[in-house]
Amino acid sequence: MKLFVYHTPELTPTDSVPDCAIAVDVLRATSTIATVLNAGAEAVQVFSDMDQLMQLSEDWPAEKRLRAGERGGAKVEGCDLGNSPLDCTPERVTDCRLFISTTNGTRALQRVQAAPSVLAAALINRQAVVNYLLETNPETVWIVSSGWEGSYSLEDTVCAGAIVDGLLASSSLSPKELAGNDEAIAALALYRHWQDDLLGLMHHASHGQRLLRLNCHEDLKYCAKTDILEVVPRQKEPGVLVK
Ligand SMILES: O=C(O)[C@H](CS(=O)(=O)O)OP(=O)(O)O
Ligand SMILES: [Mg+2]
Repeated sequence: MKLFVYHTPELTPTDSVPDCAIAVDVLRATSTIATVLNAGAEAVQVFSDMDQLMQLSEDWPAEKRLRAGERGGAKVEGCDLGNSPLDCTPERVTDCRLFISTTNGTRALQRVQAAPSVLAAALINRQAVVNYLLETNPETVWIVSSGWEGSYSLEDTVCAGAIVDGLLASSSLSPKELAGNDEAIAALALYRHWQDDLLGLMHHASHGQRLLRLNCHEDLKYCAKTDILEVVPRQKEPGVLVK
C-alpha cells in the first residue's frame, strides 16, 4: 500500500486516480457525514452547487428527505440543517437521505468521485477507516484534505496523519515504505505532536477559530474526538455515500 496526502482537492493529480480516495473534512463535512450515517440515514448525497441540490432533492419524498446547506459556516436559507454533526440525531435522520452542500468537504468528495473506492474520514471514525484499509489493502490510497477555500487546513492534515499512524500501528510497514509523498510524513509528524491535545490544535486552526466566532464550541469538541464511531461512509454511486 502506498499512501499519498494532498492538502487540498486542487493539489491532487489530474492524470490519474487512486485505488482508494479518502476525503477528509474534520470541520465539519465528513464529521457530519459519518455522524448522520451512523445515526441511521439511508444515504448522504453531496453537491457542490446549492441550486442543483434543491432541484434534485425535489424529486425525493419529502418525508424521507433532509436538505443540509452551509455557506460561511452558517445554514443556508430554505434548508432543514446546516453543517453541524450535533444536529444529526437518530430521531431526525433515520431512514432519510441527507442532501448536503458545504463550502469545502462536498467539493473534495466530488473531486475524487471517479476512484473505484471513495471513503469519507474524520477523527471520529479514523480507526474504522484504518480497519477498512487493512481489510481491503488498496495499492494506492489518496487522503484528500478539503482545506478551506483552496488553502491548507491543520485539522484535516492532522486527521490524515492519524490515519497514517493507525496503519503503521497495525502493519509491519515503516513510514518510508507506506508514505508515497513528503506530505504523508509531515502529516504523521503533526499528528504525533498533537495526538493528546487535538482540541487544542483545533483552537489554533484558522477554521476552528472561525467556528468559535460562530459559537460552535460544541462542534469543535465533538469533531476533535477520536475513534468514537465505527462507521465507514463509502460511495456507492457518484456523489452518494452509504455506510
Ligand atoms: O461548515 C463548516 O465548518 C465549513 C465552513 S467554515 O469553514 O466553517 O466557514 O465547511 P466545510 O465544508 O465543512 O469545511
Ligand atoms: Mg472544513
